[in-house]
Amino acid sequence: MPLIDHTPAPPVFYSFPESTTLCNVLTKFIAQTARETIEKKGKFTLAISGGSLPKNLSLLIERKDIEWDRWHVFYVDERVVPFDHAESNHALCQTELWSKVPIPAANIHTINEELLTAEPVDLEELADEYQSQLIEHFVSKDAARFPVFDLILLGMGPDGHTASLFPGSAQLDVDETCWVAYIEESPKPPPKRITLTLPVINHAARVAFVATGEGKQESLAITLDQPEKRYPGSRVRPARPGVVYWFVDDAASALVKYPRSDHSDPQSDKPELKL
Ligand SMILES: O=C1O[C@H](COP(=O)(O)O)[C@@H](O)[C@H](O)[C@H]1O
Repeated sequence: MPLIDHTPAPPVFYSFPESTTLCNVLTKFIAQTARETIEKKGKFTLAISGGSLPKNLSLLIERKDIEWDRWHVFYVDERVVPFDHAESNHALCQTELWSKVPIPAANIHTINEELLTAEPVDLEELADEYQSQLIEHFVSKDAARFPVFDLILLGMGPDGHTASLFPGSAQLDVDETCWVAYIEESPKPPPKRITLTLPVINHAARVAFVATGEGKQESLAITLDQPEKRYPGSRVRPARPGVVYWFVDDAASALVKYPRSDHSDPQSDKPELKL
């Protein structure tokens, strides 16, 4: 029997002169990925980050070809603040996206609100409960025994963190049984967070990073050109057939030496991105 090669493929790196072009191509990439996945599996499961990302996805709202009722959404990470707090990733996504499209509320998998508002919050219980939601969604008798997201959308902070995985943090080195980790003292506020871990991220079918602006120049160059520094983003290497993409603008990529991939004509309806 031929051996299956699971060695991670090298990252596919797209840099766009303008962030508007980036958003245009990214939107087409997400819509195309969702369409093809729904054709094959009947549903599309996405993990989405917070921070600046949701604003960059606003073109999705205008598309008429998205079957929102087939989408299931989890959060890559969540800040432990109430859902009506400006720092909540769910609140950000709700305001920018979900309130504007016909996605059923039951398809948006938030962290448990009751546990979130308990005094004091038990972070371990919150993380375990989110892991149970992953088990319920992904693990069945005849399916994979690991969450395999169809797409994970990640951001990257100026300090090089992605999800709520910060450079040098213990949560980067959890074992394969830990799918959701908690953070008590995040270097970036708010301090308490939960996050999907690298074992989950590296099982995804596709991972797409989105990073824009000068503030990300240094961390992007370290992540892509100096993997020996083991920044969180360098450790996002999904096993084949998984692929990791970077969608960045030229302001963010100014210091990066890693080879850029050709991106398609952003006007085309079906960008020639390698899926
Ligand atoms: O705190 C967070 O930061 C990262 C990066 O955010 P950005 O605003 O610099 O894009 C984000 O991806 C993550 O979801 C969030 O919790």
